[in-house]
Amino acid sequence: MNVMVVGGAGYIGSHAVRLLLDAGHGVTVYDNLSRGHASAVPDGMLVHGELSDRAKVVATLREKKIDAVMHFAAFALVNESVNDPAIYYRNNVVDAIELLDAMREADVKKIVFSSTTATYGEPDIVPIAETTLQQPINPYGFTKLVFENALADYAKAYGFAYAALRYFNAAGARPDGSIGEDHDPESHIIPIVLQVALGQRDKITIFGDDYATPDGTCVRDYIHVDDLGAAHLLALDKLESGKGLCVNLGTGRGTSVREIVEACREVTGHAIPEVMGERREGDPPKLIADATLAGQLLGWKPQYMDARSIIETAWNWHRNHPNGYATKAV
Ligand SMILES: NC(=O)c1ccc[n+]([C@@H]2O[C@H](COP(=O)([O-])OP(=O)(O)OC[C@H]3O[C@@H](n4cnc5c(N)ncnc54)[C@H](O)[C@@H]3O)[C@@H](O)[C@H]2O)c1
Ligand SMILES: O=c1ccn([C@@H]2O[C@H](COP(=O)(O)OP(=O)(O)O[C@H]3O[C@H](CO)[C@H](O)[C@H](O)[C@H]3O)[C@@H](O)[C@H]2O)c(=O)[nH]1
Repeated sequence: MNVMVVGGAGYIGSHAVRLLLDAGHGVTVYDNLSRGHASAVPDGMLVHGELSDRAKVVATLREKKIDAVMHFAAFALVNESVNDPAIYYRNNVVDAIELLDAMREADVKKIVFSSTTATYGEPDIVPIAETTLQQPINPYGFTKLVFENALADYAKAYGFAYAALRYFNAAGARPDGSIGEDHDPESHIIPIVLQVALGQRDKITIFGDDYATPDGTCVRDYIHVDDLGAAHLLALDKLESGKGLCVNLGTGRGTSVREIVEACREVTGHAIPEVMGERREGDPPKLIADATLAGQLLGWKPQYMDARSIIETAWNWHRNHPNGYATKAV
């Protein structure tokens, strides 16, 4: 297939691009580089454009004879969404709907969308299955849920075929170390802890150890970025006109913040000083996926089942690219 990867210069999208190429698909990356990196995109594949530029999206879909779209482009920082919801509703909803309408215009109706655990909010029952009520607790989660709803309506009314893949905590890097995570500012725990190991930060602050979890720190389900990419490829093959496929993507295993810090010490051989801080507002104590449905519907099985093996791939990227895409491999 010819696939347009919207947001393919970003962290997760750039990994999906490599897997699409490995599988023999044609790839066009469409990205405005607001939060991505041109050097994360293979030569000659980047179209620099805005989601909101309908004419450019339509022209790209037609020129490149696109069969399906993978939509990764969004703002994805919970805190930022609380402080400035306007840019979230604009980018993740209003501009993203422009993408759907450009697809209608160009008669491309297959789409795989990056959704998130944040659409569930703070569910009482963990592991979280897809039957859990989606009740987001922040604007970021709401914008993602609105777009899921739009996809369901576009499927019914216009014959779109879609998958909404609800990622848990994306982590790790392509094992060959060629691409990885480079966000500015960085808010995710694993790259932050690895920056301590690199000497770029003096310590890691753990956001609270008084949660009702085994060691008091928050528990998350870390899923390797290539396992996410693999699910996208499987979903491409299962898209059916008029229908939606909504599944969780996680390992089904929880890892606490303390366990992440300890695993980073083991992987890097660095001491990694830690201090205990206040709880971060809006952090649910425990988020673990029930990803049974993704196994059943997609035949998906994550390859990286423990945080340590995920961290090893992240460390391979960070130690060779201490300043992310700003530095060449050493
Ligand atoms: N990182 C996670 O743990 C996580 C978890 C769940 C869901 N997600 C979702 O996965 C997707 C990718 O996340 P990521 O961590 O790779 O983010 P990222 O910021 O690294 O990548 C997003 C890319 O989209 C591009 N983009 C944003 N707005 C655009 C616009 N209006 N027009 C064109 N391009 C635009 C950015 O330049 C960037 O390259 C997002 O939709 C996010 O909500 C991420
Ligand atoms: O310096 C830090 C950074 C994070 N944490 C803790 O580490 C855990 C993981 O935090 P991340 O910021 O790495 O990830 P989140 O679970 O907050 O967020 C992830 O899951 C969300 C859904 O819940 C969204 O999808 C979001 O995009 C995605 O990054 C949390 O308990 C957080 O409190 C720390 O203790 N110290």
